[in-house]
Amino acid sequence: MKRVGFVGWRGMVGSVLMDRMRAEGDFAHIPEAVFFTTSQVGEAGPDVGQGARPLQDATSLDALRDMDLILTCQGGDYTKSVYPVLRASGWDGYWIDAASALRMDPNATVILDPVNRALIDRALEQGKRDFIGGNCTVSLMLMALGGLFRAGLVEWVSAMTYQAASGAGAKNMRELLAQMGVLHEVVMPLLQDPGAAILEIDRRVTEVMHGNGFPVENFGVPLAGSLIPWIDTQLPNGQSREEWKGMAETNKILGSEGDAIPVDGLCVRVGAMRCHSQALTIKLTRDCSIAAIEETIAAANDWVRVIPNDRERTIQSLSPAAVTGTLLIPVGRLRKMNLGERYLSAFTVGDQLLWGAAEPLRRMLRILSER
Ligand SMILES: NC(=O)C1=CN([C@@H]2O[C@H](COP(=O)(O)OP(=O)(O)OC[C@H]3O[C@@H](n4cnc5c(N)ncnc54)[C@H](OP(=O)(O)O)[C@@H]3O)[C@@H](O)[C@H]2O)C=CC1
Ligand SMILES: N[C@@H](CC(=O)OP(=O)(O)O)C(=O)O
Repeated sequence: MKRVGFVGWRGMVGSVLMDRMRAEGDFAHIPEAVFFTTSQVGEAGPDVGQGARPLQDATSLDALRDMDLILTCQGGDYTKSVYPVLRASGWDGYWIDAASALRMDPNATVILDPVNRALIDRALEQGKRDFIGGNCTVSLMLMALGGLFRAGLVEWVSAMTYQAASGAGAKNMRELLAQMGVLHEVVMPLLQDPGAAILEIDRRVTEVMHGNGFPVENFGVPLAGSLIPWIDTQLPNGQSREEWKGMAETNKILGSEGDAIPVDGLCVRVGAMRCHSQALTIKLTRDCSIAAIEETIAAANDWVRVIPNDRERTIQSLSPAAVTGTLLIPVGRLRKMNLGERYLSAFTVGDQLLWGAAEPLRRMLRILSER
């Protein structure tokens, strides 16, 4: 594998990927890294140790066809417009993609190697060429609970999510902060007066949140001081597409044979910046002690951390504020529920730009560059 083309490398997911690749010395394993753009053709590309060369046109089939591997974080519209034509032209390089567009294609492998390395290796042996990153919520859930799935302990899972603004994009992260700023500004004088009535503060906050000037261009409604119980598009069965991905992608990543493991829940956007959290109800296939469950979860990969079900440890370690910017996947609130001995509760948090987006792609590229 000589030439690797990067598309979408300067976006939010792409920038996280570039940072991680630099930190892990990945570019040393790539003989020639070529950077593409849809809007800055000819401008200087990044220097990753091979000199800064002009950016190539990401819509030029001739330029793309020169690549042995293309890694894209540009988004689904780009994938849909370029990938089919490129393949139809006979290009048979590797395609690694962050977007959801190709995930359910029978020829595509959804990549999360700490969980499904065997499936990835099998796909490579079969000559498969398309390796697609999973949905952030699904990947983070599987990084957390992979041990239980592998041990055959999961009969079904219900995931209630608390998803960060970053999942909706960079503009949405900015809008969340702008909303927070407006809310703070309107009550700042009252906050400085310890005697000010809290109900008056609340009244002003509510008034500005409902007012015409409140910045909601991207979310459509307030997120700061509120939440949005719908993520992605609406499906005819009443699920959101984000909720649909839970079962479809979990089973594809696990390579489930026979009956799929049911996964369902409600996906909710909250005012966190870049960490998704999930409250999980898991029906176990058999009764199992909490100690054995903790051991199984903790042994699954190098990044998962079991947080004891203790108040102080939980609030210190099991939150977006504690996890942001790290690869750690804490799992806590592990206990048997009143529902019965086979019903387990769990709570997990993960950085959706790292394990939820960039890291599985980076690791797939490394797997391929070391072959
Ligand atoms: N956000 C997320 O959490 C996740 C996203 N994904 C996938 O990744 C795709 C890309 O997401 P994301 O990284 O959030 O998208 P961004 O909007 O941050 O970046 C996408 C592209 O926008 C162009 N762009 C235009 N203006 C700017 C600017 N000022 N700064 C940086 N880039 C700019 C760049 O392309 P160019 O250089 O060609 O102009 C860039 O590659 C998504 O569509 C989705 O398919 C997957 C998992 C999670
Ligand atoms: N839908 C996710 C982010 C995302 O990009 O998901 P996907 O890769 O499945 O389109 C969220 O909003 O939090």
